[in-house]
Amino acid sequence: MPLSPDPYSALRNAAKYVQQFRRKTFVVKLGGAMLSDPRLRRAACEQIALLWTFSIRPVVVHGGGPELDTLCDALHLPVEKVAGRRVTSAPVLDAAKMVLAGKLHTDLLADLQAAGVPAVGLSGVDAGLIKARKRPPVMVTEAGATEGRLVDYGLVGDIEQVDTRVVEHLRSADYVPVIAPLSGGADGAVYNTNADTVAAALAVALSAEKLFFLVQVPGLLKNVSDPSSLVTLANLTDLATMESTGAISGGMKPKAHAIRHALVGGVGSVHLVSGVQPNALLEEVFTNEGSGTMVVRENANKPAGAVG
Ligand SMILES: Nc1ncnc2c1ncn2[C@@H]1O[C@H](COP(=O)(O)OP(=O)(O)O)[C@@H](O)[C@H]1O
Ligand SMILES: CC(=O)N[C@@H](CCC(=O)OP(=O)(O)O)C(=O)O
Repeated sequence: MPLSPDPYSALRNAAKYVQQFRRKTFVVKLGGAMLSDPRLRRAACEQIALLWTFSIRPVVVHGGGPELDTLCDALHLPVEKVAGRRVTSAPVLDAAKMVLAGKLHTDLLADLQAAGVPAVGLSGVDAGLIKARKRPPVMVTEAGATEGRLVDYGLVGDIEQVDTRVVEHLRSADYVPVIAPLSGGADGAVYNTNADTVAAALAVALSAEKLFFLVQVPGLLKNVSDPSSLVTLANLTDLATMESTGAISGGMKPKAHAIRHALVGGVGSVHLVSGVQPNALLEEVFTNEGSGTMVVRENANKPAGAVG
């Protein structure tokens, strides 16, 4: 009699990962593009709830770029991004506070609560969580340009220090911190800091096991206009090659910096996962095949440079 496939093999396999990741910290960054869609936002919250149920300790960081673009348009404020980061004037910073620590933040918290996650919202300003200083004007060479130009990003903060005490307090009382990407400077200044950068800095400061980026695309793509060109596993050399050949552009640029910062800072692995495909985060965590891209510092069983 032929053996029927074991109906419990997927469960057994997932149980292996559940055991491996118990009590481990996962920083999950939710991209602004997927957060604008309430259906996708809820699906992400439900996946985070499941991680929580399995005793994984999530810390959520959210973006909100597209919603901020919409508010800026409505207020007739310019939307200018250079190398994936927003040029932030004083009125644009006010709009950023309204979206990132206001509407979008609150809606996300409500969805997490509805999914059963005891979420508490903070921005990087709370309890001095993210301390930053104003980014000085920097030379940026944009795609297609032969020469760099000096860019003054305005009220954008470069992170100087992360004080995780408030996050640890919340976690020790079993709350899940949800962090908006604003940072605090000296003398009461508030800065706009890219959410990918905040997520990586937090992942390092919390010695996270994994850092996830939920994005609109299936993961890191060899060719951004071809969703089937998914890179399933990459190391830092692969990432550097993709950056230098121009395969990484726009919003993926700050992510590439963030991935490098996290891995060099000791985070075990960084994952780029679809926020559009249902259950992509769970598939990445609990299956051998995963669903998106896993980036590691270096990998033993794959020669550096072999993107695949
Ligand atoms: N090599 C690449 N692989 C995947 N996406 C890329 C790549 N290069 C550029 N991108 C773009 O980067 C976007 C992700 O950055 P961004 O829009 O800032 O994400 P989010 O704000 O949702 O975190 C993708 O949707 C894609 O358009
Ligand atoms: C300085 C800077 O670029 N700040 C970002 C903060 C929000 C963000 O990062 O949102 P996403 O993750 O959706 O891109 C911005 O103003 O858009």
